[in-house]
Amino acid sequence: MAEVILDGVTKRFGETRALDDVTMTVPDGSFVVLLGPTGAGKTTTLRAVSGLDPIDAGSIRIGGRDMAGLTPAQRDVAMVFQQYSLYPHLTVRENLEFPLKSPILKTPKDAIAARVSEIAETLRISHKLDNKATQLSGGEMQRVSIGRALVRTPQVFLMDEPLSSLDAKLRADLRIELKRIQRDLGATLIYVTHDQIEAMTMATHVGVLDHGRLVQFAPPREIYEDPVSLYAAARLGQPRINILPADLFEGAPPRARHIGLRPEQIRQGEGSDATVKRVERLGDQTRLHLEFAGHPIVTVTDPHTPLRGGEALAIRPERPFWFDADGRRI
Ligand SMILES: Nc1ncnc2c1ncn2[C@@H]1O[C@H](COP(=O)(O)OP(=O)(O)OP(=O)(O)O)[C@@H](O)[C@H]1O
Repeated sequence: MAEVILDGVTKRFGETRALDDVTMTVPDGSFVVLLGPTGAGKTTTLRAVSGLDPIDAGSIRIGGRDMAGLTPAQRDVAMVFQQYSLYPHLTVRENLEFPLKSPILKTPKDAIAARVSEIAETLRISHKLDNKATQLSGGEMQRVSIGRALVRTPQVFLMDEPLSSLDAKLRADLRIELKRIQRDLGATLIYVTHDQIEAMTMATHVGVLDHGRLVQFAPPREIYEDPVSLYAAARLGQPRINILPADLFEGAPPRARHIGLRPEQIRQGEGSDATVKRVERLGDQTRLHLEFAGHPIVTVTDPHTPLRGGEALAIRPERPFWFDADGRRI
């Protein structure tokens, strides 16, 4: 597996700068998750690294080699996209064998069979190995697509929301499996998702993209606990970070325009009164919807809380984030 280095990568589509001077080092063996709202440049980053789209400026190196002008095959990357791309006339087994049967690889037959059955087991599609790809459900097809990437050991895996079409249970299981496979292989993986849980649990590093610019690149915990901006802070955390005018509370530093409060930054039972609007029991989390000086605040509380709508609850910020008028962290 290999390190991937993007240096000043820019990609334009007409007037749009899909990637704007992106510099990022993806360490060998890391699991990098790209986060950002739709249009931020996540897919464009994967396509640029894969060689599917040429870049307009900058350079991309994989394993120390400049990738300029090289095709996806020459770059030795394996890709999984949101839309499964299987050979419909082949069986699941043949689809999984296909990447290993490349004449360049010269993989022995029994090694291919062993690898295919191992991957099929992991992705729980062993019972479908002799089915045609067209006879599968959407979730099964997606698992085969992931399997087709995983049978190989490329320099880098590139995955674009590979679990998004799966149901919640399978997604939770495969999240753990994918992470395990990545760790066992020591694979370098660049992964796009909108799912925060995937980002928090699988990533060694998160890259936050905003209109084609990389605004923060750090371990997920660091982005959560030490975000550089309001935008980066809002990418992680459920419920979302509360952003309120800075002057609602005491202690705002001079240039502060906004205060950012995650649930653990809101001390309950001290400070000034908020009104409980609603107690929302989600099973694994109990959320409190509050109103404070006319502003809504969402936080979490004890599942056995006696609080009810209409009651008062004192709250006080505890080590909050402060942001200036441009959304930069102070
Ligand atoms: N082939 C294309 N032609 C024109 N514009 C494009 C093309 N591909 C991407 N773009 C534009 O580049 C920007 C970045 O798109 P990209 O698909 O990388 O975003 P994304 O972060 O992956 O979004 P999503 O979460 O919706 O997949 C967007 O403004 C998009 O409209």
